[in-house]
Amino acid sequence: MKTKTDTLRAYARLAPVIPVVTIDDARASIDLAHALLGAGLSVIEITLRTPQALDAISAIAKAVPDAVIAAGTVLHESQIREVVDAGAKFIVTPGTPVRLAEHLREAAIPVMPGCATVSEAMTLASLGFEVLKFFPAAASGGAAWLKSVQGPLPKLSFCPTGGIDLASAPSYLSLANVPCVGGTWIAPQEALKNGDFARIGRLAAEASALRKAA
Ligand SMILES: O=C[C@H](O)COP(=O)(O)O
Ligand SMILES: CC(=O)C(=O)O
Repeated sequence: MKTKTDTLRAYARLAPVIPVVTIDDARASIDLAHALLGAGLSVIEITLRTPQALDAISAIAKAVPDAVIAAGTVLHESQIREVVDAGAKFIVTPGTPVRLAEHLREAAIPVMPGCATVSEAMTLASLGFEVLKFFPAAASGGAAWLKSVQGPLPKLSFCPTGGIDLASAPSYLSLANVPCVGGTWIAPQEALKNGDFARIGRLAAEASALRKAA
């Protein structure tokens, strides 16, 4: 039987980059999803940092069913039910206190919990999580950290996010324990505000052209 971890591993391999987006106007979300998917980025993380985030998740889930929407910045157990009801396909956290992790373990959808240290990664592994967010990646050791943990933590894979851009993404994607990276550079707030989806499409196409090393 396919587990939530299997499903999450498959999502993490769909595209080399997961755009991390904070939405101020849910009406823009469908154009945004079309721009990203049109360029080949089918996984989109919408952060729960604005009141419009749940509406944006729900709008994309209904109008663009091929998009794999992650709900990011899930900080409280009460948000788990909300994002599942909105149609999110998986959950992302920036960091993961054990109490939250215990609730996330029971979620109806897969979870990519955030960690920034080896001990946090080990705690999450002991709770059954194998695909983790490494956040904030650049500030916490970057690609060198991920390379160092391959030996001691061979079962774990990571989606590094935080301080990554088009230029630095290849150094992460070249690692065997990194199926994808996350970042905000693909959908800048200014482009979203101005409805400049052509620019977002171009940035997404560049990101999509990045390749995982075989
Ligand atoms: O909000 C932070 C995101 O998770 C990563 O942001 P960034 O790609 O701009 O560093
Ligand atoms: C950092 C991130 O991806 C989050 O806020 O969930």
